[in-house]
Amino acid sequence: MVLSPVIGKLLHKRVVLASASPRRREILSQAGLRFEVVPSRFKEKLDKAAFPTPYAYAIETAKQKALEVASRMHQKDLRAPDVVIGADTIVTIGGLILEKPADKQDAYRMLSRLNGKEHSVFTGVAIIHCCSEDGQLDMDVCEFHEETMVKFSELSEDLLWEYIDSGEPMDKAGGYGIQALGGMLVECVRGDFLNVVGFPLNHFCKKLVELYCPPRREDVQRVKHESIPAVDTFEIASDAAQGDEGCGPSRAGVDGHSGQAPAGPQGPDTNGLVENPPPFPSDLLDLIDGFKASKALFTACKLKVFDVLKEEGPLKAVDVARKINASVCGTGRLLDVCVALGLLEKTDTGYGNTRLASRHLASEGACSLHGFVAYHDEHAWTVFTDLESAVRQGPQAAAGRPEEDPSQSRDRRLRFMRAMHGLTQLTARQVATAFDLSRFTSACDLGGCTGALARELAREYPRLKVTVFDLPEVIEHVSSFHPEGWQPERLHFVPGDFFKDDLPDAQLYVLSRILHDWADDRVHELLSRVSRSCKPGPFLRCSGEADLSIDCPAKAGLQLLPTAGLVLGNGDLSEPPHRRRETDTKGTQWSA
Ligand SMILES: Cc1cn([C@H]2C[C@H](O)[C@@H](COP(=O)(O)OP(=O)(O)OP(=O)(O)O)O2)c(=O)[nH]c1=O
Repeated sequence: MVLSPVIGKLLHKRVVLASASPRRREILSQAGLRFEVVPSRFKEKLDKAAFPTPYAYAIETAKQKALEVASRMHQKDLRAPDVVIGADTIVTIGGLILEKPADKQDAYRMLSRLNGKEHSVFTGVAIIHCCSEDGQLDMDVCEFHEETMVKFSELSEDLLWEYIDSGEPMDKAGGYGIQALGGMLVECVRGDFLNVVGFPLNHFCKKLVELYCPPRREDVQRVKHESIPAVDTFEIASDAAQGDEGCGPSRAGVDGHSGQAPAGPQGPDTNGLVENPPPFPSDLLDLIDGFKASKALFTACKLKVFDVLKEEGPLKAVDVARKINASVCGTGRLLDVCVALGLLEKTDTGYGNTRLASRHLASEGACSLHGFVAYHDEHAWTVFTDLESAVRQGPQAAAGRPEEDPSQSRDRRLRFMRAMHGLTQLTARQVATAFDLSRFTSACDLGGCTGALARELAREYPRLKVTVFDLPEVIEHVSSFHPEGWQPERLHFVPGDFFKDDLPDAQLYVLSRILHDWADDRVHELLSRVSRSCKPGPFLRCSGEADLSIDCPAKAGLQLLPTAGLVLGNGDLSEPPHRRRETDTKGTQWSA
């Protein structure tokens, strides 16, 4: 979830966290921010005595960390990220600044100072907006700090040393980690807990609001007076921020907002009061832009970016470009988009797959959705491009399309089979175990394609014999989806057309991702055929042909749960209570 419109403001920007701190990374990712991590090489050796306050020191260190990353990235790529975030956390007690301990003795000195007392934890944060033009880098810095008070209990020497020996203090300011073992040392906290852990998320979000959604001037209530100029009755947050630590007016250009209020559609009413503005439509903007994210993912899959990085990553953009035979500049941009989408990670050594990408977007592997992505790219994308004419002309228009070249339809079928195989491999276990089917001994998966679901059903239910019934031109290719010599027990394939040929006998029929493809009269026809063929199950409830209403709830259920299967049997399907189950007038059970 993204806390739109706050964190959402950064979604379409290239954001870099200039920090090696795993805590900062976790806090910001959990808030829904998408960013790259480029640890800063700035040496934290500023002269503390030169700063009027401890937090001024923390802010300056945070700023220098972020500036170092921004200018390094600019020099390297001639292109800086849009936003760089730096932070620095310090602990202060009695005017002394404590950073990370140099060794165990140092940690002991720090913890002894904090023992039984209250101290302050400051985190300084710098948000740098970068703009590269004609090789020049312009940077606009916004900085702030947050203070949290932490009180330690009275701790024994033994406990302190035990804690130090755990190794936890070494990479943490003040020599403790409140979020882990160090939490045992702490009696109470006043202020933002996450600030102690390394990043004041709440204050950060407020800063984003100031930067990206400053209240418009006309939204601020005004009092009119005959003789004196209009006066703002409330301080405008963005104006107030200018006096705040360093959020200077130059930031006003960020994201196309000028510091001046844009002229609103409605002027003040006659009393000088103005209606509230409509909420900023960030979800809508995300919807408008959504296709770009899909297409970037499709393109990276098609170019086998995730395969290359799975085998050889991390790699620099130039090496990926060579391997996928594409331009360096184009590849670099595609890789950065994939980073922003959470599909790749970028570090000093180059780009690498996230676990999600290696598992689902590389072309090989039991959980690969590569075929499913390719199908969407090559087929669904085109179909959706024609959505307007489909809506205007209705489904008949699609039926009237010219026959395609048979070799193309073969390729298309294979693509479709790959897509379904990938998706079903991923979902088969959940579908197979959604209902307790252990009482059945025979099942038929209609349109069961490569048998991925049937295989899981046979594996799950040792008494069940499963028949996969699908078109001959589909069955012909099944072997290419399974290891050579694959001969699963209790599973066999029967070629046929479920609208024309006799259906194999079974107590249970499975229709997974089938019904949504057909018009209501065809669905009626198919379900009637199923009902006629269905053998009595172990808990027979009905006899004769069910009244197969076209608007059966099962069909609606399928549309709601597109990855689920429809199981139809003349028996009692006992299933978990949260599953949909509807019974028609004659007792046939419909479950989706
Ligand atoms: C007090 C305290 C600090 N810390 C951590 C937060 C910071 O990571 C670290 C303070 O060191 P910092 O110098 O602020 O950060 P860092 O060196 O970890 O990362 P970088 O300089 O690359 O940004 O101490 C905790 O994790 N828990 C705590 O309770």
